Formats: sequence, structure tokens, C-alpha cells
Amino acid sequence: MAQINPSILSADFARLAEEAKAVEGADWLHVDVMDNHFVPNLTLGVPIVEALSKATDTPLDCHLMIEDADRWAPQYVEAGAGSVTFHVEAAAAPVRLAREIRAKGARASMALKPATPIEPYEDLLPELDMLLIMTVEPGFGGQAFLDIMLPKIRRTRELISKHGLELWLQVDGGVSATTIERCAEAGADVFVAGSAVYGAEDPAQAVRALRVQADTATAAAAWACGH
Ligand SMILES: O=C(CO)[C@@H](O)[C@H](O)COP(=O)(O)O
Repeated sequence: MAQINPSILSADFARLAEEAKAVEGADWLHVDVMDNHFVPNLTLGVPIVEALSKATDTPLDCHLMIEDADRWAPQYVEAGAGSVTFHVEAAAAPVRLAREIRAKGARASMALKPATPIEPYEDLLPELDMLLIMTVEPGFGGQAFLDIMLPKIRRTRELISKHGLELWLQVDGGVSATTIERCAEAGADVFVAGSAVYGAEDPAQAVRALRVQADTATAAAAWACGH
């Protein structure tokens, strides 16, 4: 089943605990950590992740859009994240880092910016629990989905299948009722949605509706493949 992870970047930061509760029923809460160096925006860090992890039963999916990922990522596991995503562009030793995240008890995930290809990292896939393909330039919510990322999603799904891996394939950026089906058909199974969830009148209902759309598109694509 598709997983829908609301991005708190689109939530009200003055009411983070309530905003986390508003999407209980979501699979994970996506926490955007930005340092104003790796991306031109600044959000939150370890203390807020620690507080959020105590404020909600939904596991935290921390997406680190920060430099020096090797140094910081383990601290997010200690702060209570269930999944930690580092950018390959910001990690000096991605294999060592993925192993450290797993050894500390979290799921290890690696993200690729839109211009970063998947092919050079094929051999790293077994070290990961999830791969994140950015479908916008990281840094801000509310941007338009980059259709040109669909072939990369498709190629990544093929590599995952070729290696027989259990790896989750996450997409993030511009995911909404109008784009989620294309992502699911291309092979994504974890969907981050910020404005499409927190901009909705009923965020929990928006999560359920996106999940149904993704599941329907995945099933239709599988049926079409078999015929
Ligand atoms: O990481 C990011 C942006 O850098 C995302 O998580 C966005 O926050 C998603 O927001 P929408 O595009 O869904 O509004």
C-alpha cells in the first residue's frame, strides 16, 4: 500500500504538535530540516525533532537538507527519528553513514536532487531502506512538480527490481491530487505532500484520498504491465 507522508514545512510552525496530530493516520510525518547552506532556507533542527517525536505517535521521516550530513544525521536518530534521509550531494561517506543510521536503529535513506542521476549509486542501493527522488529543487514547499523526473523514478524502480530489493521509493515536491498518479505509475510508493495536505480543509482526509489515488494508479499500472 502507498505511504503518504505529510510535510510539516507547510504546517503552522507555531502549532507543530497540533499540526502533527491533525494528520494522525498518515504513515510518517515528513520533517524538513534546512540549514540555509545546502538549500537557501532555514527551518528547524535536533531539539524540535526531539520535541515532535514526543508530541506524536506518527513516526518521523527526517529529510536533512543540510551540509555535513555525516556529522549531523546520527543526531537525528538519537532525537527520535524513525527514518533519516541524507542528501548524497552532502555526504562525504554515504555507505558509512547509511550503516551508522541503521546501526543506531533507524531506517537509512538517501536523497537525490533533480540534477543528480541514480546510475552512479546503483551499488549503494542495498545499503538503504529508502531512496528519495526530489521532484522539485529542495528548499521550499508549494513548487510545481517537475515532470522530467518521471523517467528517473521509472529507472530507479527498475534498478530496485533488478536487484530484488525491498527498498522504498519516495518522491517529494509538488505531489498532489493532480500529480500523484503519474508518480505511482512510474514506480514510487512513498509520497511526501506538503501543501496538498496542510492546504486542505481536512488534512487527514487529504491523506486518505491521496493514498487511494496512488494505490489505484499502482494497481492499474501493474494490470497494464501484465497485459
Ligand atoms: O523538501 C521539500 C522542499 O524542499 C518538500 O518536502 C516540500 O516541503 C513539499 O512541499 P509541497 O511541494 O508538497 O508543497
